[in-house]
Amino acid sequence: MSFDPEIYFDNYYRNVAWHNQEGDCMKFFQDCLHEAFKSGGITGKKLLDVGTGPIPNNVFCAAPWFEEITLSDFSKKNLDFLQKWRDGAVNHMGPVFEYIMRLDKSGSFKERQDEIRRKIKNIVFCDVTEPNPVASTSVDGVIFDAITSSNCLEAASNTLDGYANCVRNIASLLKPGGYLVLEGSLEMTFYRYGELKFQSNPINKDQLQDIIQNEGFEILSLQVLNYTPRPEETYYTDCKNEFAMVAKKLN
Ligand SMILES: C[S@@+](CC[C@H](N)C(=O)[O-])C[C@H]1O[C@@H](n2cnc3c(N)ncnc32)[C@H](O)[C@@H]1O
Repeated sequence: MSFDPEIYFDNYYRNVAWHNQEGDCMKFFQDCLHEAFKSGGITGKKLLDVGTGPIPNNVFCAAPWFEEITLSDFSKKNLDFLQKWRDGAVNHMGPVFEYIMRLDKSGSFKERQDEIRRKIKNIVFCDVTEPNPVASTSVDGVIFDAITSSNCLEAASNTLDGYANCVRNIASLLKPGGYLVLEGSLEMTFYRYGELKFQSNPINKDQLQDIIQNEGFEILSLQVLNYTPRPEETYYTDCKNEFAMVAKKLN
């Protein structure tokens, strides 16, 4: 089913008043990203975000620590939307980004947005189900110092083997000793935005840990938010828990 960047952006990022509130999944994701990157321990030259969607939210906290950023997605519409954002034709002001900047306490939203636009060197097609997810793009053969990804692998796979396959595929783009900062939903079978409904792989915490370790990572931190969707959200998701993980590729 085709992804609609504008509706996704509105539903999850632009017009959602509760996203900064205690217990909300978006606040949890941003708090964990801030925590992961604030010390500068996760740093390097090249950063890849996998399954970016229409929003480069994952790289807001990471950007100061990397020289070059690559965004990637399966959907051409999302890639086009990201390109428009990089070119300044779309602006991502909204409660989520105001919140991130309040957490970071360094510089203004505009300065950070300009920094990210400057550092983005590539916006490329990516298919995490394939052994080389970025084959035939400008970053084919590039090995990254760190990879971020949120809410993508459970959207891209149906089974545990499928999820493991996705982890293996993106791990092949990461240098030994490099960091994977992975966020997503647990035990969720679907999510919706607008009228569009998408399947989701209902992986649980233990299964996730097993897969990440079996695929050659050491898990440095794994935080889980027990999440009960608000009554007005149950149409949109049956998610039970959200997770945020930092893992290090062993070799
Ligand atoms: C729920 S959205 C998440 C977007 C964004 N990362 C976020 O957290 O808001 C899932 C994203 O995964 C992308 N996706 C789905 N299947 C994929 C695949 N096989 N390879 C790469 N990206 C994929 C979709 O196009 C979509 O942008």
